[in-house]
Amino acid sequence: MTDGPSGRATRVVAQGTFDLLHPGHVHYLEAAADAGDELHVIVARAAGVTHKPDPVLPGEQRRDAVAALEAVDHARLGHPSDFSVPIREIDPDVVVLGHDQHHDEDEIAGLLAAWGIDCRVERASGLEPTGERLHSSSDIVDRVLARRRGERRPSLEAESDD
Ligand SMILES: Cc1cc2nc3c(=O)[nH]c(=O)nc-3n(C[C@H](O)[C@H](O)[C@H](O)COP(=O)(O)O)c2cc1C
Ligand SMILES: Nc1ncnc2c1ncn2[C@@H]1O[C@H](COP(=O)(O)OP(=O)(O)OP(=O)(O)O)[C@@H](O)[C@H]1O
Repeated sequence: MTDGPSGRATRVVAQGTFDLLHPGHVHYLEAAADAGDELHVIVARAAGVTHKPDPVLPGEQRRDAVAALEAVDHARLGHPSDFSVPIREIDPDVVVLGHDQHHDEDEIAGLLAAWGIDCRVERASGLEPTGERLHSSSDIVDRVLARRRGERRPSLEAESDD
């Protein structure tokens, strides 16, 4: 798919905190990768994550884990204060927002236009967990805390062994 300018590979941007990787992240990044030829992921710096508790893991570790995923071509830590910096460097053709991200598509489209970036904005679907699975970094943290406080785990028989 090379519908970028002058036939170059179509560049897609995905972004997020990616604190404790889980299948929901993989679902999002695979959906973003399907929107073009090259998937560039911007990993949020902790200083910019003000809408929820600080990530547990350092940014470099979160970036490296994302970079290891097959769907991801490039992963970088975002700019500490100016979101236009990585966007101008990547010059994306598509920005894919996550299913629950607090960014408004029109707001992001307006920012991209103001930055002189010709780019469409899409939103990925969510991956709902089943059974004991967790598809939220915060939920994973909460379960760890509960288990460490001695909360008993469901009987082993209740857990599927697949
Ligand atoms: C187009 C775009 C560019 C962004 N660039 C940066 C950046 O350069 N640095 C940064 O720390 N966060 C950046 N972010 C914001 C983080 O990714 C943001 O904290 C993230 O959207 C939080 O989402 P989450 O709650 O799903 O992790 C950017 C977000 C968008 C939509
Ligand atoms: N279950 C999921 N299904 C699809 N996309 C998801 C899912 N969970 C997270 N994402 C997407 O992954 C990106 C990174 O999200 P983030 O790092 O906030 O993970 P999170 O698990 O939602 O964290 P938290 O639970 O702390 O909010 C975002 O675009 C988000 O929409």
